[in-house]
This record gives sequence, structure tokens and C-alpha cells, in this order.
Amino acid sequence: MSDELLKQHRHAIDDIDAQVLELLNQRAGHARAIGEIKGGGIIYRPEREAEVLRRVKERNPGPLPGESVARLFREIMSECLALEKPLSIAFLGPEGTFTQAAAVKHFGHAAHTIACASIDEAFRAVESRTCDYVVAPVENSTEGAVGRTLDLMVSSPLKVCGEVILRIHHHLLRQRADAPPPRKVYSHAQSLAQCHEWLNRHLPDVERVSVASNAEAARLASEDDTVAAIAGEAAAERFQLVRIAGSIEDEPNNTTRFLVLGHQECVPTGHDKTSIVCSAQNRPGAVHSLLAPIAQAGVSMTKFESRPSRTGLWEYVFFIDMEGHPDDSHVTAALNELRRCAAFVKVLGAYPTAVL
Ligand SMILES: O=C(O)C(=O)C[C@]1(C(=O)O)C=C[C@@H](O)C=C1
Repeated sequence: MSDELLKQHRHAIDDIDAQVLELLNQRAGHARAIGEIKGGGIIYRPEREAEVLRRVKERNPGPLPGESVARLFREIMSECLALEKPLSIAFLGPEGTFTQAAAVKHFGHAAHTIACASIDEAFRAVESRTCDYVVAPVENSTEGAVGRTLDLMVSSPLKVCGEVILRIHHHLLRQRADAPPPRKVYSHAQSLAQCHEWLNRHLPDVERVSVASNAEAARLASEDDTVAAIAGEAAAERFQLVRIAGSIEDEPNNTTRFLVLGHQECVPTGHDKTSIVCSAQNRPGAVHSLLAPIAQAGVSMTKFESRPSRTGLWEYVFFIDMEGHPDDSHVTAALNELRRCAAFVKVLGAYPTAVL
């Protein structure tokens, strides 16, 4: 009896799969037609993608969770976009870093991710149009700002057109499950710091060695069964390592935020952020004069970060993220007033807030 029921369900699934397949290809046909209408212009439309993902989550009747259906549609759009034109995404390599995982989370698996030797090189690859977009880390919930990305954004002509929020999980990885106890643990210095307490408890006497990236640590562990690596899932997969202990980070909400930059400006979606960098005139109360226009216009600020300006001793620039788009009247008002009060204001970009 239960065999009969199982057969019925499988028949139903076969029928549905045939319809899903047909519909997916119909969808792809429309995307390809849109690509022809765009006629070699900008193919990737972050505002449209955010709208599609948001709607899928809102309309999802279950039982699949909203996050899961959004991830599936993320991949469907990635494949549809690749029919129009495959995208190339520059990131700080090597293969298997969290930045690559962020690029795949944002653009899906059909995009080509291109490993670069530094964040500078990744920016240059897009500025010179060798790659279409760059994904760069901008802040981590435990380690704070990524200074190099902030500095590059001040001078780069690229515009921010998206953000990616990635939960960072670190795993203890080995070449094989039955390897002898490790002599050394390799990882990036930040990851060793983020797993400090776990290491003290579980591997107190094992030497900790910092290397250039977690992916490099994983590569080393894949070649030597006497060492372990701390790295993420992408590096584990890339180097076919075995997870000995999972999610060993001390801070359970360890999250990194990445920005996506390219040559385009996004139109408003109703759920946007605007990132700016500005500097205050050198006089008392100057920082207050930067914040007051934002508060007075009723705009919510989601980030305020200061950095030495690199042009004068003890001069600072301020990175501010606010909710809304420069086309929204309250953001327009805040920016106009800011331009009047500040020594320098640059809009780094306006983009849809992360959906996934
Ligand atoms: O609507 C478009 O402009 C499309 O090209 C279609 C589509 C999609 O698959 O939905 C694909 C790529 C774009 O980034 C946005 C959406």
C-alpha cells in the first residue's frame, strides 16, 4: 500500500518537474529577449533582481522556507542572466575565500569569479573593464572596518550597486578524518583570533600559524596530514578537506558585509541604502554638522565610520550609510544640506538592501 502511495507521489513529482522545466525555459527565453532589447547595454539590473527575490519571499506559500525559495530563484536569475551575457566578478583570491562565497551568494553560480592578488587589483580589473563587477569586504561584526576597501572607494570612479551579508562560519579542517593529532593549525590571523577561545579549549598546545588567507591554509592542510586548517565551507570543498569540528567561531553572530561595485547607478526600489564619504571643515562641532542634516531630514543612518584622510595629519573622512535613495525626497534634502556644510561629499552609490 505504501509502495503504491510512493509511486503516486513520484508520478506527481515527475509531472511537476516537466512543468517546472518548461516554465524555466520559457522564463529563460524572456530573459534572452530582454538581453536583445538591452542591445549590449547594461545587462545586470540589481534593482530588478532585488524586486524579484523580495516578491518570491513575500508570496511564498510554503512548505519551503522563504530563504530557500529566494536562493533557488537567485540561481534561476543567474542562469537567465548568463544567457544574456555571462558576468565576470573580481574578488580578493585565492579561490575558496569568503569573498568568493559572497560573490557567488550575490550573483549565483553562473557568474565567473576571477581571483585577484589584492583588493586594489580587483578594483583595477573593473575600472579597466577587464571584469564587470568587484565584490570587496567592507566590515566584519567582530573585526570592524576593512580599511583598504574604504580607502579605495574614496578615489575609485566605481559605484556601489549592491551589498552582501555573509554569516562567517569557521571549521577545523583536515586532509582525512583519521589523521594523527595536528602539529600546527593554519589560518588567516583574523580567523585565528575569531576562534581563539575554541582553540584554547580544544587544541591548547598546538602551534597557531597565520597565513595570507583561509584558502591558503586549506591548501596547506590538503598537502600535509600533520596539520589542520581553519577555513570556511568554500575552502573545504575546493581542497576536499574533512570537517573535524564545525562552526568553531567564538562569536556566534560573526558576519561580514561586502559591497558590489561596478560602473552603473541603480534606480530606487523602495528598500535602498545610500553610501557616502565626506569630510568636515576643520572647526569645532564639525562632525555634528555632518550628522545634523541627516537627522533633520528624518533619514536613518545605518553606519558611521571614520578613517584618516591620508592627505593631511589628523584629518579624517567619514563613511556614512543611510536608508533610502538619493531620488527619495528626504535623502535629497539631507544630501543637499550636507553638501552645504561639509568640506567634501562623494556619493559612493545607492543600491538595494541585501535580500538574501
Ligand atoms: O529584467 C531584466 O532586465 C532581465 O534581464 C531578467 C533578469 C531575470 O532573470 O529576472 C536577469 C538579469 C537581470 O539582472 C535582472 C533580471
